[in-house]
Amino acid sequence: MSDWGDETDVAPKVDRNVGGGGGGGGAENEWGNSKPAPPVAKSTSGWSDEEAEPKKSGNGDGYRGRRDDGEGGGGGGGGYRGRRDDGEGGGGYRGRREDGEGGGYRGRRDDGEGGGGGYRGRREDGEGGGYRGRREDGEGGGYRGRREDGEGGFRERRRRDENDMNNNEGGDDEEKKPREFYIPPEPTTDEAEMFNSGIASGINFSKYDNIPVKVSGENPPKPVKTFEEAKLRDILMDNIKKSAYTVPTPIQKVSIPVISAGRDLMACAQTGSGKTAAFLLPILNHILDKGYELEIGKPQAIIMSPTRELAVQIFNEARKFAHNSYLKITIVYGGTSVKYQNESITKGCHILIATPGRLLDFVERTFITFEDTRFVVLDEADRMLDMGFSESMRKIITHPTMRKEHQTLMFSATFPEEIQRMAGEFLRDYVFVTIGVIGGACSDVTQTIYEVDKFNKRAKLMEILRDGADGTIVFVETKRGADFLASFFSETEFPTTSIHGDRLQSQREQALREFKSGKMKVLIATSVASRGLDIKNVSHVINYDMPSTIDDYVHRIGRTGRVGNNGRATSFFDSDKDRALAGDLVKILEGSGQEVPDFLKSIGGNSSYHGSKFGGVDVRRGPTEAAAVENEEEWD
Ligand SMILES: Nc1ncnc2c1ncn2[C@@H]1O[C@H](COP(=O)(O)OP(=O)(O)OP(=O)(O)O)[C@@H](O)[C@H]1O
Repeated sequence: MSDWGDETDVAPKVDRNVGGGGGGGGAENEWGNSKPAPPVAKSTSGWSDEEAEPKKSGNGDGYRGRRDDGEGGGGGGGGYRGRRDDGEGGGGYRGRREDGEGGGYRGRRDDGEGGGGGYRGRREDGEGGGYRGRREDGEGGGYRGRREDGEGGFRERRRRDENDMNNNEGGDDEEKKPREFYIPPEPTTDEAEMFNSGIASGINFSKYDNIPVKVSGENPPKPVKTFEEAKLRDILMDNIKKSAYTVPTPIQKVSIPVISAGRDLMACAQTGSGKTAAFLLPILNHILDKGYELEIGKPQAIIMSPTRELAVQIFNEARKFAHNSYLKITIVYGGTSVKYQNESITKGCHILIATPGRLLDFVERTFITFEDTRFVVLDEADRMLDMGFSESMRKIITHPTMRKEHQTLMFSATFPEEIQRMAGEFLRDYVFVTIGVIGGACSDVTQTIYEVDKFNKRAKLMEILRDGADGTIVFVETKRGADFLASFFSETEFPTTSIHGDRLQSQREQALREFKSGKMKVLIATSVASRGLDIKNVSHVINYDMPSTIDDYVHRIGRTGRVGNNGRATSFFDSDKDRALAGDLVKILEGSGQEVPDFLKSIGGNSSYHGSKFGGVDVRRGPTEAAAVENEEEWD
């Protein structure tokens, strides 16, 4: 599962920006088979210059022309791009031939044989948007072109999807997916861009004051009312002002003094209510205050997130608040070049943002240790502690190198009681805070539920998009479903892109960029995008497929209606399939002042759903309610 394997790096140097083609392909290992260099400071520039070939910046989504079938490709191995716009050979995009025969993306030739290039190449461009080339018309023939292995295309792919689902370990999951040596774009140094990343607070911002706040635990520090009262350092106050934050949100009012007082914290507050700054500001303040010496490979704060894109977002937020200070912030996350990330780590960092799988890779290689770690943050903590990630979390939090005196901070909008209980094992004398109802939906989102069966969903979606498509996220259940729908809508008047776990990291990030910029009006997403993402122009969230848990529903619709803005969510409820969710959905709708449709009321009473519960108890006091946490489609 690691990028660090011991294969020999046989990848021949090819001009990756010119052609696909070629034989068996490069090995995946970026390190070669020798042990990587120990963590010493190097003068390489961490973000940009590691690989020889230039990075092409993209202007499209990356789907068009994608030759997944290996046709048109010269040579055996294929190579990533497949998309040979120049017509010179080149293999299929992925082909995903792991056996090295034919057009595979990875071309993983462990034997070192095989002709040319193999993928790689960090192609972010995808020149041209849309999914052309992969027709999914649903009317015979389905999914032409998506021959990923030359053996049966769609059906084979479907088997793999199911397999992925069943075997979901929740880790970075890189082994099952196509890989690339992706080097992300450098983070911006432009102040205006940096401070313009957040969503401006909306007309309902002042209503935050009316939300009930519950704080429990021994002697919890008193909340602050203003940022000034929090006695943050000037540099942070400047950056808070530049971010146009005037008053702290309720979760910030409580968390900043709790964290500053050295306490552990379990915090639950609704989506889009400023949890990121609630942990970042006091951590940055503490580290600046104390001025601890920086040691390479020994971060002073570790912040973990379940998805790569969320990690990147937190990284950017941390950079924003630390702007003009000496603090070094670094990120490590799956789907990107390990070698490159190692180079940034070897320069040392005060704060490290990470996805768990990649962090563990570095920890197991002893490139990162926790001797100096004073803060361990689990963002989306309930997700981080459920089945897929709990083992990784345990390894990290209880790692033998972990500094004894550290604070553990957990944040989420949802926190099922059984997860709270597990979380409690990692916390000491913690303060428990809830803003509103645990797991409640944000009441600034107007929720509409339609009863739609699977045969009518696409027409209904089309009808809705025709009324206004700008800034719409459409959630579907599976990666395959996301591909289908993106393929279909790309051929309509709605510029559409997609994000899901089978896409290359470069494509995922490009999809987000293009959606954020408005170039793509519609983003088709799996649950990988349901948590944490803070995107300005999301006006409408559509659950084309209902999620399997009510908590996921709450996170998904929380991509809109953030920080006091109004938002809209529409869900297609298929009574054949989604019955189990009805009871909790009714509760969520009622709890957030929404209309409950009659059809749902009639089903709701009979719900047998026993997923995560929402309520407002600190489990140290409340009753025990064990409930199974459902496995989800994919995470990193
Ligand atoms: N005090 C504040 N004043 C104005 N805007 C704020 C304030 N705090 C945070 N924001 C903005 O609110 C938006 C949402 O914040 P954030 O992403 O931290 O929410 P969250 O609670 O973590 O949401 P989620 O549960 O979806 O992860 C961001 O754009 C952030 O810049």
